[in-house]
Amino acid sequence: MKPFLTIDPTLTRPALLLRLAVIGLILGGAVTLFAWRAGWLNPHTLTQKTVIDTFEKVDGVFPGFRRNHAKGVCFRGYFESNGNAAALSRSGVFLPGRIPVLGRFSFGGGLPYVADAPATVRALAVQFQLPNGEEWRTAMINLPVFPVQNVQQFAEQLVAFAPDPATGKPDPAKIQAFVAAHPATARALPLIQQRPISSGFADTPYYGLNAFTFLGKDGKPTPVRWTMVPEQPFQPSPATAPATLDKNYLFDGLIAAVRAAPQKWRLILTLGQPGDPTNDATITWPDDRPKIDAGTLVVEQIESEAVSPARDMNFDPTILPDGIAVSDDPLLSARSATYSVSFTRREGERKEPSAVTTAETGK
Ligand code: HEM
Repeated sequence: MKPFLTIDPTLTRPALLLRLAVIGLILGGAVTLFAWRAGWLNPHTLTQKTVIDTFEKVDGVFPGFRRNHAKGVCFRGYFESNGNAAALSRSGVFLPGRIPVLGRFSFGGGLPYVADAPATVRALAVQFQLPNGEEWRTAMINLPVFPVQNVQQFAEQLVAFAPDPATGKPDPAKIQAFVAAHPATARALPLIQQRPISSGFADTPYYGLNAFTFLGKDGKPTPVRWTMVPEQPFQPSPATAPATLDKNYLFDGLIAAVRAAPQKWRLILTLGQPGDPTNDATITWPDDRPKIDAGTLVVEQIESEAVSPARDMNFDPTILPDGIAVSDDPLLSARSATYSVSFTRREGERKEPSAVTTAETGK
């Protein structure tokens, strides 16, 4: 049998030691690089894993549930494109006609059994299914701007706004310190706090917030942001949840509305102009930017998480069809990376029943 390691007998001892030292250095360097990339050298480095750990520290761990937007209900329906956006994006989504969609309504936060409340962030996630097998996944919320610019600020904000274990409420001093240190948040908060709060999930707009790039047939790029604007007329919400209503009253309202008639939103695209920031979701573009009504999202059927394939789906906003591309917004890659960790953890766990059950949705 051939020996595993042969040593050149003509080598002098110093030359042999030098060769071994070089091999040692190469191996040691590779191990250090690997440890650095894995975050083992500095356990305080912010990674997708530490962001999800922070959610778990703040909200606790609810096996099988999303680490954010944990309370939700799913739906099926379709998107009817009117063809108006076909000149801006070569994606089949915008050719005139109808394609199926799957989606999920949810509340922001990691508490799957939290009681419905008017001011809690409401969200809409949609998967557009194109005839050629491509998908467009988008996850939107009912805030007109995002409170932070990047994932570092997001993680700090999670901690600053976390309930104090002594009082069960966020500590105003910590919030003040966070806002004072982040001027972008200080600018965004009044817009968030002054937003009109609607009576339910069906009469609120949902904003995509991040900028994306539409690519035309000729490859021409256009910066775009989108909003789902409800056809259902706005009804104001009372400031607090009515005491007579149950803890799922907003979800129950949505289920009842869809049972009575399909609920509809217009997909409104806002076109950015040169110089409009595409990397900062805390600011809106000027009001006079052109808007295009690209078609109608129709929610036909509500389904519980127990039966819908949307439960086991990751609404990663970077899953895009040809004709829509990411922008330079740093939130997009951060969202993709953290959603993936949340998804991997929850998919490896035993599922507990959701707050909104099949008995309520009827499906
Ligand atoms: C760095 C910033 C952000 C972080 C760290 C973050 C984190 C997360 C996580 C961990 C999930 C659960 C993913 C899963 O298990 O499937 C999630 C879901 C969601 N996020 Fe974000 N998010 C961020 C920014 C945003 C922004 C800017 C929006 C809105 C424009 C948004 C809207 C949503 C929605 C709607 C869902 C629920 C999707 C579903 O129903 O599955 N997030 N987020």
